Amino acid sequence: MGRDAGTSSSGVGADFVVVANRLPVDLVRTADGTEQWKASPGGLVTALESILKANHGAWVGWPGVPDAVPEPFDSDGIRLHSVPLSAHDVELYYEGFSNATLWPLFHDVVVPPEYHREWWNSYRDVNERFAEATAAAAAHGATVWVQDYQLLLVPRLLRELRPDLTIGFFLHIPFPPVELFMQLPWRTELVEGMLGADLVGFHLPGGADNFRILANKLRGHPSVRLTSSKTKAAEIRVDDRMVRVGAFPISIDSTAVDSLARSRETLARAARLRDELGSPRVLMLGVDRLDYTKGIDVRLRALEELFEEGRLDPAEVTFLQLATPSRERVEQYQIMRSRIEESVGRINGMFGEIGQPVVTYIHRPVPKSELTAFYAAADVMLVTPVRDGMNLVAKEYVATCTDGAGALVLSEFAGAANELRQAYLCNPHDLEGVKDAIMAAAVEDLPEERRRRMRALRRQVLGNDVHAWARRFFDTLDATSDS
Ligand SMILES: O=P(O)(O)OC[C@H]1O[C@H](O[C@H]2O[C@H](CO)[C@@H](O)[C@H](O)[C@H]2O)[C@H](O)[C@@H](O)[C@@H]1O
Ligand SMILES: Cc1cn([C@@H]2O[C@H](COP(=O)(O)OP(=O)(O)O)[C@@H](O)[C@H]2O)c(=O)[nH]c1=O
Repeated sequence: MGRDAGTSSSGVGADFVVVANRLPVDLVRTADGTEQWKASPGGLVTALESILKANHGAWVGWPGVPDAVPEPFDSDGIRLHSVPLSAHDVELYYEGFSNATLWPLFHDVVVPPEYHREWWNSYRDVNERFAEATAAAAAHGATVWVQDYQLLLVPRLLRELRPDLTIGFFLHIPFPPVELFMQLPWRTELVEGMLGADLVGFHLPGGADNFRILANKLRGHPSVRLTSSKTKAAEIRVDDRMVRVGAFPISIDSTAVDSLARSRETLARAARLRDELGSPRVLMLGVDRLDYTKGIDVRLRALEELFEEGRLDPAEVTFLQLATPSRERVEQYQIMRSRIEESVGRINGMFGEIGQPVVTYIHRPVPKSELTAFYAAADVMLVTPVRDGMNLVAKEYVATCTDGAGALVLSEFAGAANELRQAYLCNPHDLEGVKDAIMAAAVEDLPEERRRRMRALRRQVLGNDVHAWARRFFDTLDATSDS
């Protein structure tokens, strides 16, 4: 990629800067008052961290707790610049506008989005501060890559402050259909904000199309499709500039996951884990942030009915659900957590034995090395979101199935389903369909059929890694800014 750039040759600022709501590490304050840095949650950090480590760039983001103001520091070859947020900012900008307005709206209004002017004012104010911090961190002529829905206004604000920069923007969550986006009272400002970039990237072509239509509908910007382009890109004319839009499905560091999965430690930990879980004939696994979009409730309902109907035998099947705490002060997350924990209790009460629950539920983050052992131990991975931008967990599971065994049950509403066509695909709104997919993956299909599917999935995931994703994005960005 040729963006080797912790600091520029002039020593003032970096030549390559990622801007995201969170830094790749969160500051954690322990009860005894000490502070330590821990890996931040979510797939954005998983993906971007491996790109920045390979390119020595700088990262601008929030340190994860209110009112912390750490000085810039280096972590794993990345220069980290903090944007401090007060408790009030966190409540209005992060929990409010980002995660109770935009998040549900962009995920097909799975829960009703809330529209509050004071949340919007805070969002605008925090986006201004991110733009200023980025302008200060970037060298003259640098490339800046702005990430995700929390920072939709930053591309335009940054262009106003620093017209010398090349600016890319990538949205990690779905971009909604036009009629849903039109609900937003601040729809025009948000589209204009994104159009400040030279290149606007989405996971799927549908998102890029929705955005193009909105740019025309709201601001009268015409666009043309670039039919020759692999990314199905289009160009939008914005005054005297061309903004390119396209689909760039994100991926994982497949080779790194594959080799970690093959290590002796991982294989030994996976074997121990199966023992600890009572050596079930079939171990099913779910790995998610505890988010209402992830369909954890869907898979629990499906399993409960399969046990009730006697199609699955609780003496032979165990389900392990890892659920990282997420956005815990947002009301809809609290509602979802209570429902899930209630149904775990109900299923175990009904079908578990003493010392042998059918569902094991872990509500804390699990480190990557341990997580890889969990993937390696699982016979069937359940990924059933009602809507998801990509879902890197699905790809990580596939990369971990180094022996070609294992089966992936995957919702059609995860971005990953666009590429992982040989998974056991299901519609999470059709419970009978989810149950049938689980039965086929876990019990009914012959091992050879599962292996055939897994071979095709592994070809896809190992052949399209996160480095190829970033290369495609930057090749397109370079072509855009040269034209
Ligand atoms: O920072 P949080 O509020 O704790 O949330 C964690 C991240 O969640 C979302 O991840 C998305 O990005 C993944 C990688 O592209 C994608 O696979 C997944 O489908 C998305 O949900 C969010 O978009 C990130 O901004 C958050 O950091
Ligand atoms: C539960 C859990 C997850 N991880 C890692 O988090 C990301 C999740 O990425 P994905 O795209 O699937 O979804 P979101 O971004 O959260 O919406 C993935 O890389 C997991 O390995 C983790 O490290 N530890 C955990 O406990």
